Amino acid sequence: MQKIKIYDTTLRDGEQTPGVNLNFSEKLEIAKQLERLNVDIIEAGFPAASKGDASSVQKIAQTIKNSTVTGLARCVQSDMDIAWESLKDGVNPRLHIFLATSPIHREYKLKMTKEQVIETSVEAVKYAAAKFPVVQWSAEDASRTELPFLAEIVEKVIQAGAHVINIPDTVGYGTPYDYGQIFKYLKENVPSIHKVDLSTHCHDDLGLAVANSLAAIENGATQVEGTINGIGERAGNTALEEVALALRIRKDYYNTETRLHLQEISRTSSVVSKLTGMIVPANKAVVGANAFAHESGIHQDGVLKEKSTYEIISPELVGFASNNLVLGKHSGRHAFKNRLEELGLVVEEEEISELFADFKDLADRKKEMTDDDLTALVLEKKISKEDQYYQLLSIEVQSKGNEHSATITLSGRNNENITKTGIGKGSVEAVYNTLESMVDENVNLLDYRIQSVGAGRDALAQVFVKMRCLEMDTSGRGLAQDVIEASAKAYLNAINRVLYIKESSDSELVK
Ligand SMILES: CC(=O)SCCNC(=O)CCNC(=O)[C@H](O)C(C)(C)COP(=O)(O)OP(=O)(O)OC[C@H]1O[C@@H](n2cnc3c(N)ncnc32)[C@H](O)[C@@H]1OP(=O)(O)O
Ligand SMILES: CC(C)C(=O)C(=O)O
Ligand SMILES: [Mg+2]
Repeated sequence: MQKIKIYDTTLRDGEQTPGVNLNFSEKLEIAKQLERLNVDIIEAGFPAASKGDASSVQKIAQTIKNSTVTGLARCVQSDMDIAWESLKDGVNPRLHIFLATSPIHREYKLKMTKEQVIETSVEAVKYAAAKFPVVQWSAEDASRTELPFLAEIVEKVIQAGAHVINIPDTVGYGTPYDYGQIFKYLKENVPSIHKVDLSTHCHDDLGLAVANSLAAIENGATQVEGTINGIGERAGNTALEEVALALRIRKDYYNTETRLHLQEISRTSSVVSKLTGMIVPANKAVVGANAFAHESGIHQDGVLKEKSTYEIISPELVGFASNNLVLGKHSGRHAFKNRLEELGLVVEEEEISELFADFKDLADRKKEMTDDDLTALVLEKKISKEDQYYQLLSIEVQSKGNEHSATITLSGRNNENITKTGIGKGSVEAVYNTLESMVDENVNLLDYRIQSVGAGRDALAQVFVKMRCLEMDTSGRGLAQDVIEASAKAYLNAINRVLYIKESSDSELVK
């Protein structure tokens, strides 16, 4: 049976999603969850993009042991040097370099001839292969490239030392048939193709990313790239969980296998959604809230008689297993710790007491604590540690008709307590006006979204905001049982991130 390698680029191409801006702790948390999912390769970032990117790729490479960590670089020596510094401490350091090959990109973007694109790629692969044990080369916009030229350059970069050749459908232009034919053509026309892994990397502009990736696999790809929940630039990337399930459920057809721990899929999806703020639509395949729900009478009748009538994936296969142990305010430390372990939420011993106190506090107000609540609680606690300039101490909102006022106490940047009152046309506006006057920065709110974690009237509220502050676009996330408190926390989280980036921009992050 053909083995298919799973290459996750949630932290690189996924982070190119407009408005998604992960801090280091969030990236590390996602990387650890991808390792639990057992992906073969984690593309952790683009080290040359910024010091922060270089630093987080470096720390992820140093931490992750069971997946290979890679990073992206242009065919530019300084990009590759920075990537080497970030990746050299990882297990089997691997570099991903790319250069566009299509006529449109050659003429308008790179302003290079075919010969220059070949020469630049070959030189870059040689330079990279002298440092890295594994080098992947990508032909950006491959699906709009003349096939004979694509075959020619692929042969030359293999001879220069590339171990993996990626054929991206960068702008989501391909259709399953013609994208699949590119792989067939390369298999038949590149003499050294048997020496490398052929990789597929698709975008979803026409909603065909998963279908195209599967067509590539049918035609010889042995590595598939994508992101969790399909997040990414524009319409996003191939949703890896969908490809993985298609390969598993239709093993009879594809005759392939991956090393993924499929039962980690729902948790991975939830972690990525919570940390990026990219909400998973209810009807999303494999991980949507309705993916296993049956509404109509005839379907329900069928499922009651025999599940396989309408269910081709069992929820347990992707980790939606129901748990018999209900956690609530009467639960003890052992059950709490045990559940965290079952959920794969790795928490240091010294953090348990603090988390358990938060759990009890919340459980006092909520009837039942769901797995989603626990995941949100733990992520919130772990992630919020990185950048704590302003902290919310108390908040009180009063409303009289159309007049709303908020009185807020914060712990400030020097641990001093600040209290202020402000007004607004709605309660959230009153809170945000008050906070703006307290943090002393000009803040432009660009987006505000609210989502409930779990169901029921006592569900937790998660608020995502995007704002512009100190000439930077930033995002923030807040979790609380009360929507006003969650809104205030999201605002402060965004402000704290900007201050963190600003204050660390002068310091040398990669040593
Ligand atoms: C399809 C993809 O997803 S590709 C990855 C996209 N991701 C990103 O771009 C995120 C990270 N990027 C960045 O932080 C920045 O773009 C940087 C640091 C890499 C470069 O920044 P800048 O030096 O300011 O250049 P800028 O981004 O404006 O332009 C890109 C330059 O790289 C060139 N370039 C583009 N791709 C490549 C490549 N693969 N190899 C070599 N040069 C390239 C462009 O032609 C342009 O060159 P020019 O300045 O001579 O016209
Ligand atoms: C860098 C490459 C692989 C890419 O993301 C694309 O072409 O979509
Ligand atoms: Mg891409």
